[in-house]
Amino acid sequence: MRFDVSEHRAFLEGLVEPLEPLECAIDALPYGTGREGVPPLADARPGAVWPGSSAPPVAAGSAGLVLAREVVARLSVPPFTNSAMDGFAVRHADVARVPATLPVCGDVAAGDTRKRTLKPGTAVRIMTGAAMPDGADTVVKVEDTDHAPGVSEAPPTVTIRAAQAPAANVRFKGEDLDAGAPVLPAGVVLSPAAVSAAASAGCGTLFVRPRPRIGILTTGSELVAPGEELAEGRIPDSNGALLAGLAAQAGGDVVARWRSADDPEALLAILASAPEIDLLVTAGGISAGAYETVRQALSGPTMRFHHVAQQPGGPQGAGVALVGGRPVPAACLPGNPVSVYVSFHVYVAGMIRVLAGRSSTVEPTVRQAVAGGEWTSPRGKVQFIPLRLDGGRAFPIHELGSRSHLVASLPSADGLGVVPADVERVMPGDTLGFIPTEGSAND
Ligand SMILES: Nc1nc2c(c(=O)[nH]1)N[C@H]1C(S)=C(S)[C@@H](COP(=O)(O)OP(=O)(O)OC[C@H]3O[C@@H](n4cnc5c(N)ncnc54)[C@H](O)[C@@H]3O)O[C@H]1N2
Ligand code: MOO
Repeated sequence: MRFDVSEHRAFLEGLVEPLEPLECAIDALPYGTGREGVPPLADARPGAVWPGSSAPPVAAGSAGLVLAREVVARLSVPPFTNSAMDGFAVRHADVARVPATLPVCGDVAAGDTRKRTLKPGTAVRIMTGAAMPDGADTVVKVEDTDHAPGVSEAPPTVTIRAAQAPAANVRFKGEDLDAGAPVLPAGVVLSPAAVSAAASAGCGTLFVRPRPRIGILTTGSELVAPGEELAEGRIPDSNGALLAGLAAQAGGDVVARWRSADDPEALLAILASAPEIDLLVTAGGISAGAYETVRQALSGPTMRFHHVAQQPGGPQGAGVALVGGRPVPAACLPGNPVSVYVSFHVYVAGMIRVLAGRSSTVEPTVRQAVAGGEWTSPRGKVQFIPLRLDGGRAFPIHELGSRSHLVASLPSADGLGVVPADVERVMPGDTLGFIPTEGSAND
């Protein structure tokens, strides 16, 4: 029995839902790879103990995570009224006429928590970010005085040379945000700026949807590791690298990669000892051959393998597989590399976004493109053809058109053209659906 693309997608959609939120610490880890000292994400689950702190660090990989609970300001921003300049805190009334010379009765640095009070007719030396003394209402920057900028002792007196506006160079408590005000709504995708806003508003932790943990399994006795010597009949495993990169780009965390020969028992042994994952993606071993390893190993009431009316990527499998003894949503893609590329963008990227809380459906983003070339499409199947954009028009990346083994041409694709099942020939000027294949993690 043959399914259409939307039926297959609806089945996949039924397999996934947003992951349970996790409380993460906003700590001092750098953004980026997070290689230093960051334990494997397998530990970052509800109830897990993160070494050395009560909550796992969020900063290392928080960009792109979805906030699961609204953030409300616990502190005002700024949290206290402070100076915007290095200079002298004064009463404006005392410097209304310039030049004005005042005795300097104190020195306050950023971080100084002692309570200061300014006596009328005096000045307190003050640094950027230091709390305003009670009684002071204006800051005169050091350049507007007779005192030299730079590291030095506070002078006994200061002469203010330039006229000052009332409240000049003062940053008032709460002028950015009041305590109790909303900072970030639930559902927002965390940017570095969003995390820093939450930190400045007094939050130490955030509730986020964790990055989905993905296991990738490529199958085929013909496969060898990239770069390995090839005997005739063997090929490099390019799907493993392709899927790992695409999964990471779509916001997943690839925690396991396996390559299995065409041996269902070996495949089941690999899955039996797998770490905890949220999604299994396999490639190959599902169509009509004599050695369909994935289908043989995983077939059962919770999985289905069928043909979808699409090209490439016709054979598809989906369901729930036992991985490490746990039921895990599984997308089993056909082995041809362009079919993997297509199936990932049409189905798997959406599953990852649903798990991560970024989307409520597995549908890909479909824009429009205008064909620049002419090509054929199979009757009765939706064609997903890798296209490159040139001068506002879309062209097949290879003169052979939509052929599922043309992996070496894939880097020039900007997206997938979507040709409806009832269209057999695309002509220059035709408008068609277009699924962007770059930056799909960010849409
Ligand atoms: N008699 C039929 N034969 C085939 C049909 C069919 O309907 N009837 N469908 C064809 C289509 S369409 C596809 S797609 C493939 C899907 O088959 P499988 O999913 O079982 O994939 P494999 O046979 O394992 O591999 C297909 C192809 O891709 C190469 N491959 C596999 N894995 C990798 C990898 N990790 N890296 C690079 N290349 C890989 C493999 O060597 C094969 O050339 O079936 C058609 N046949
Ligand atoms: O459906 Mo297969 O994926 O055309 O090559």
